[in-house]
Formats: sequence, structure tokens, C-alpha cells
Amino acid sequence: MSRGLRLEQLTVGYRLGWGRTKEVVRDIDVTARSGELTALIGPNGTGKSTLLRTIAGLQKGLAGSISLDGNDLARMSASERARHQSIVLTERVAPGRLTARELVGLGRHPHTGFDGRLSARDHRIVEESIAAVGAAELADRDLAELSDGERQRIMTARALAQQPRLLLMDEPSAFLDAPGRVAQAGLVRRIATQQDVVVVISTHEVELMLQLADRLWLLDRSGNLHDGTPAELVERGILADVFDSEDLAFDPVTGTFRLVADAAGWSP
Ligand SMILES: Nc1ncnc2c1ncn2[C@@H]1O[C@H](COP(=O)(O)OP(=O)(O)OP(=O)(O)O)[C@@H](O)[C@H]1O
Repeated sequence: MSRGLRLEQLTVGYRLGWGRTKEVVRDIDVTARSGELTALIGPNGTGKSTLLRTIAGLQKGLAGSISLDGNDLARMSASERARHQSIVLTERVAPGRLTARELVGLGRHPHTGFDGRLSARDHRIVEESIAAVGAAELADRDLAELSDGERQRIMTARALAQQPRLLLMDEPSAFLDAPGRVAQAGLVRRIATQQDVVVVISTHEVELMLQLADRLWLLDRSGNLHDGTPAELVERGILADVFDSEDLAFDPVTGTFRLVADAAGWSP
């Protein structure tokens, strides 16, 4: 049995009605390994969210298959999926009147019995998950009173409490300040390596991911996915091909983007 997340001949996109489809990314054939951080990157509108949502089972693929540790995800029931995978989305959630700790506790529900009561072990996992995201001081606060960035950390803790084999995150640093983004990226990498989880995140943090990710899935504007280590993709010149524009150029030596002098004579 192959460990990890395997996408085979996968095409993702939208069914538009009247039998018409819009293909966003075609013929994907890749594996995200356990214990590694895989970052899904690409310019706006290239299909990062569409692919992530398809992997998560929130929308159907147009063709192909998705398996986790050799098990077809499409054949799993919703409750079985919830024991294997968790997803952190950027959408703001309406938290109701829950404390941060109570929300993290909801992450244990796929593993509890019919009564939904948390055991001593469940409570321990909740506390460990809160500690892992450095949110102990937030645990007793009402979710509604947290900032977007603080709430994002709690949502990550809830995903961890689920103890998934597969952790999916859509733009996990969307609400975070610069130090928060670096810390979040480091945290996500540690989760992958220390807990031997398959982690796939979609992100615009290209420079950060060049340093931190084990693997990049780079989407281009033609509906293709390029797979490789950061070094491999830089060497193949694909990052420059995909991201370079009139205003921006990728520098393969430093692994950073720089502004290009504009026609009016302005130079950075
Ligand atoms: N419900 C939908 N029906 C049809 N097309 C859609 C739908 N939602 C998104 N799209 C299109 O699918 C393509 C990929 O969108 P997606 O949101 O996956 O890109 P993205 O890479 O996540 O973008 P961003 O970086 O801007 O978040 C875009 O062309 C978008 O317009």
C-alpha cells in the first residue's frame, strides 16, 4: 500500500449545466508524501482553491481519482473522511458563543462515541493542540472576541485535534501579520514532520515556501500542475515562466521576486 495522498489522472473544475464543463487543472498525476509539507502555489485564478476543495471532497472532480494511503477518498463516508482528514478554510466562521477551547474540542467529535463526550485522552489532545499553535492564553476566551489572526490559530488547533492523516489548509496565513506568517509556516512544517501527516496548503507565500516546503505543486495559467522540490522547479525555470510579468521578475539565485524598472523610468 502506498502511503500519502495520490492524485491520479485527476481533472478538476466545474459542471456548468447542460452537460458543459469548465476544466481548471487537467490530468494531475502527483503524490504528496506523509511527513512532508506540500505547498500549492500559482497566480490568482489558476485553481488552487478548486483543487484543494476537490481533494477535501467539497466538490467533485471532473475525472480521475484521489486516494489516501491507498484508500479511495470518494468511497469514504463523511464520518470516515472526518477521521482521516481535516481542512482549514479562510472563510470567516460564525462562531456562536463558544470559547476557543470548546471549538478545538469539536475537532475530537469524529473520534468520540455517540454521546459526543470527551474522554480524559480527548481533553489532553485538545490541550496539546492549543499548545502546539501557541494559543494557551486564548483558550478561555469567546471566539467572537478574537481577532481574525487569533481565530485562525484556533481553527488550526481544531484541525490538529482531529489528528488527521491529511491536513488541508487554504491560504492559512491570510489574516496573519509578517511574523505570524513565518511562525504559521514553521508550525505547519513541524506538524507534517513531527506528526507524520500529509500536509497540503494552498498559499501565495511563494518565497517562504521556496525555503520551507518539501514539495511544490505549481499551477500555471494553462491548467497544468508542475510538481517538484523547490530546487527542482527553480532549476527548471518554471517559477519564472509562471510568475514573471511586466512588473515582476523571479530571481533564481536569491529565490525572491523583484520589481522591474517601469517604462516611465522608475527603478526600484
Ligand atoms: N463556481 C464556479 N463556477 C465556475 N468557475 C469557477 C467557480 N469558482 C471558481 N471558478 C473559476 O475557476 C478558476 C480557478 O479559481 P480558484 O478560486 O480555484 O483559483 P485560485 O488559484 O484559488 O485563485 P486565488 O489565488 O485568486 O484565490 C477561475 O477561473 C475561477 O474564475
